[in-house]
Parts: sequence; C-alpha cells; structure tokens
Amino acid sequence: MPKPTKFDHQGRRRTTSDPLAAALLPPPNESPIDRENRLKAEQDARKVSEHIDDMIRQERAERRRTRAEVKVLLLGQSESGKSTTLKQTDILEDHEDAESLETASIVISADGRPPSAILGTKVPNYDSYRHRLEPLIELEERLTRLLSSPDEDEPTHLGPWGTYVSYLGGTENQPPLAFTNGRHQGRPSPTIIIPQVPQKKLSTASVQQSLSNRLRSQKEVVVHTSTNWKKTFALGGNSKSPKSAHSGEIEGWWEDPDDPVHVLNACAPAMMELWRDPNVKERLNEKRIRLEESSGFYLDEIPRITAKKYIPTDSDVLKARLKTMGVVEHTFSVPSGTNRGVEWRIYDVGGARNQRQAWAPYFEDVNAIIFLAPISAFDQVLTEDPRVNRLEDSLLLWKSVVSNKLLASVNIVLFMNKCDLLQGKLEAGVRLNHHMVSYGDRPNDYDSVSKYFIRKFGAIHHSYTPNKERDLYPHLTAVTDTRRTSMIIANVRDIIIKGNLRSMRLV
Ligand SMILES: Nc1nc2c(ncn2[C@@H]2O[C@H](COP(=O)(O)OP(=O)(O)OP(=O)(O)O)[C@@H](O)[C@H]2O)c(=O)[nH]1
Ligand SMILES: [Mg+2]
Repeated sequence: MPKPTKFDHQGRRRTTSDPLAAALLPPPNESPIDRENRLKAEQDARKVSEHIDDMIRQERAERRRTRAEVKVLLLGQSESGKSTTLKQTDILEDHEDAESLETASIVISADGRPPSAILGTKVPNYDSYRHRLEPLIELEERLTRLLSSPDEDEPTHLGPWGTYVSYLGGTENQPPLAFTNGRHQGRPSPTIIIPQVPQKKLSTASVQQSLSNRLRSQKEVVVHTSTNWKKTFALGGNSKSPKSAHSGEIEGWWEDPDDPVHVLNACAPAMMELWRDPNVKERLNEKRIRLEESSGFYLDEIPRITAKKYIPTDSDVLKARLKTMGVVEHTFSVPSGTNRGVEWRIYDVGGARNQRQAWAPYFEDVNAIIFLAPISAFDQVLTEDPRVNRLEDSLLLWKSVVSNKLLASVNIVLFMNKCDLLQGKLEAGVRLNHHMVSYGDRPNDYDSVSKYFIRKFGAIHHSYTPNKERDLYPHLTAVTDTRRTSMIIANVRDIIIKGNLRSMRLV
C-alpha cells in the first residue's frame, strides 16, 4: 500500500512514515493565528540557520585562503644551522625521521693559513694510533664507494679529517697514510647532492644518516641521490630486519660479519685513547682546531656510537652535518592547534658562497624568512674562503637580505644561533674584541656579547630595510637543543601566521 503523502506549506512532500516529518506537520485543527505564529517562528529559525550556514561558508573560504600555504625560506651562511632547524621542525612535527647530515666541518685553519703551513710535528704514539686505526681508512673507502656514484667526477679535496690526521703526524713531504690512498691528495670526497627540483617531504635517511654518522670521516661526502646510497640503506640494516632467532637467518645487521659496525666497534678503544690523549688535545689547541664544536659530540660518545646495535637518536641526527647543495623543499601542515590546516612550505638552501645564486628565485612569493647567523663563529673563517671571517660574512649577508626590495614585505625572523658554542667559547676565554675591534673593552661575558649582537643586527636592519614598518624578531638560539628550539619554533609559527593574515587583511 502506498505511504500517505502530505505537502507542507512550502509545497515540499512529507511522508508521514518519517517520524520527524510527522512531528513537524501542523496540527490538524490549527487556527489562522496559530498558523501565522508558526510560520513566523519557522521563518525566524530559517534565518538563523541561513546565518549559521553563511558563517560556516565564510570561515571555510577564509581558511582556504589562509591555507593557501605559508612559504618560509631558511637563509644564512654555510653551517649556520639551516638544515638543523629544518630537522627540528621535522622532529617537532611528527617525531619521525629527520633529514640527514654530514660531518661538521671544522675550520681547517682558523687563522687563514693554508693547511700546508701547519702540517708537521708528530704527536707521541702517532704510529701506534695510525696502525690501530688503519682499518677505519679501508672502511671509509668502502663506504665512500657504496655511497657515491661509480662515475663520481666531483673534484676531490682534503676534508678536515684528513687534515686532522695530518696534524697528528704527517708532513708535507711525507703525508700520513690518510693522504696516500685516494685521488689527488686525499681520498674521494663524496657529498650528498640534493636535487634542484623541489622535493616533497624529506624522507631520506635515518639509515643513510646512521651509516654516515658512524662512518663518514670529517669530509664533505657527496652522494648522488640516484645512485648507490639507496642500496646502502640495505647495508645499514633495513633489509636485515630482525628475524626469528631459530630460523637460522641473521637477526640484525650486528650478526652480519661484513657489517661496518664490527670494524668500528673493534677500533673504539683506540679512538677513545686518541680523543682523550692530552698530547692530541694540546696539538689541536695549538692549531685552534675545535673538534668539540663539530664531530666532538660523537667523539665524546664513542662507546655508544660504535656499539654493535647502535641506533641514532634524535640528538645524533641533529648534531650530524650534511652540507646542503641546491634547495630542499619541505612541506607539512599542522594538524591541530590554532594554526591547523595551514600548509607550510619550508625551503632550505645551501649557504656556501657558490650556492647563494640559487636563492633569488625563491624570494618572489615567500612569506617569511628565517635568517640564521651563527654568532659563535666570530673567531672563524669561511671554509670556502679562509680570508673571510664568518661573522663578517654573516653581517654582510644579513645586510643584503634586509635591504632587498623584493623582500620588503616579508617577515624576517633572526636566529642568532649556536649560542651554546658562543657561551662555551667566551667562558674558555676567547675574546670577542680580538676578532671584532668595534666591541672595544666591553665585558667578554655571554650576556653582554649576545646583547651586543642583537643590537648590531638590529641596527643593520633598521638602517637598511626598505620597509620601516617591518618588525624584526630576533632570537638567541641553539637549534641543536630540541627543548629550547621547540618553543621558539612554535612562537615563530604564530608570528609568521599573524604576519601573513595581516598582509591578507584578515586580522
Ligand atoms: N652546538 C651547536 N651546533 C649546531 C647548532 N646549529 C647547528 N649546529 C651544527 O652545525 C652543523 C651545521 O649545521 P647545518 O644545519 O648543516 O648548517 P647549514 O646552514 O644547513 O649549512 P649548509 O647546508 O652548508 O648551508 C651541524 O653539525 C649542526 O649539528 C647550534 O646551535 N649549536
Ligand atoms: Mg644545510
């Protein structure tokens, strides 16, 4: 039997079998006044409902507009901490794998003298160290081969580790073993090449990183993304995920006798002795080589890092160094909180001088810049040009960024980075005024020095910005410190979003 059908006052069909529709039907004996009141009430309710719909639509449109994405550019000289900042956002975002690294390069000759000028004196026990650590050289070569392209044609050059070894015993005429095996003066010097094409989310590398962390000597390792390093992932253990102990299969990489971890592990005692040796320390000091600012982090933790079942921690990832070549794009959106739904695009560029020409194309539609200036570097020189003081280079770079007209409406956040190292350096008695005459006879403590730098960078911005309305947001940072940095990054995200909304006239 067909269901009874009625029509409401708007002519819509209502089926009386629908309990809600039935409840909404006018009473059968409705008086004209009741009917008028009811219609009026229905009209009011409709208006309220339409208003709510409007608000939802508007909010959605607004969110779509603001979500249009926020583009942030990380700028600063090489080794200023750009990629480390990116790793931090990655760690904060989802606590997953972060991008990899490379060994921290050290200043080969902090006073600008070429390495050859400071080769020479042997440390006692050098021959014994060399003999005991020799397997590492072979291991490094093996890993370099695995990580590098077979037709690698990058120019090779001595990295700090080679130089370091030379400090310990080589001479110009009789280089130590480390200098004899490779092409040119040293061994092949691979580097991770990051493609120019912006990539999707960074996903490379905890394994690559763990491998290179463990094994890469202090050289610029170049690994072409398309080649061998991917296979090397397998060697790092991914293909040897734990299997049944009873099946006869190996349980993990540590059971594979060919795994590099065994050589490392066997060399650990000699590495520890070398690193603790007061003669070695003295020699490094003499040469003003601050390994503690770079690979020292790992050298202090040799037993942990060389353990057969070593798995890198977040901190290991953050402290490792991989020089950026080209531009890396990292996108993510924040799933909760006030900035939810906002799509972030962060561009991490190479900061070395020969990489800076790649920056300009990214200036055009960028919303914010995080500029990193490693203020601990006041007594160091650029690796790519030992005639140039690093801090001076940072100040010049800062000036060119803040005065750039294309960037006039871009929010600028300044990370005065490596504050932990600055503090250590000042406490160790390194005097700023020996390297920066303008500091004069102000106190050489962290508080005075950091305030001085804030003022100095602020004054350059104030004098050279084409946009006098622009606020500058300076932060004293140590981006390897996750706890400190997480708060700063959250704060910077808010500033950038607000600035972005303001420029869209939404707040
Ligand atoms: N102690 C300390 N080390 C830091 C800090 N920031 C960065 N580093 C280390 O400095 C090294 C260089 O950092 P990166 O983030 O690779 O530098 P970058 O600016 O990306 O360098 P390029 O890619 O060459 O432009 C890494 O080993 C980091 O772990 C810091 O605040 N404190
Ligand atoms: Mg980088």
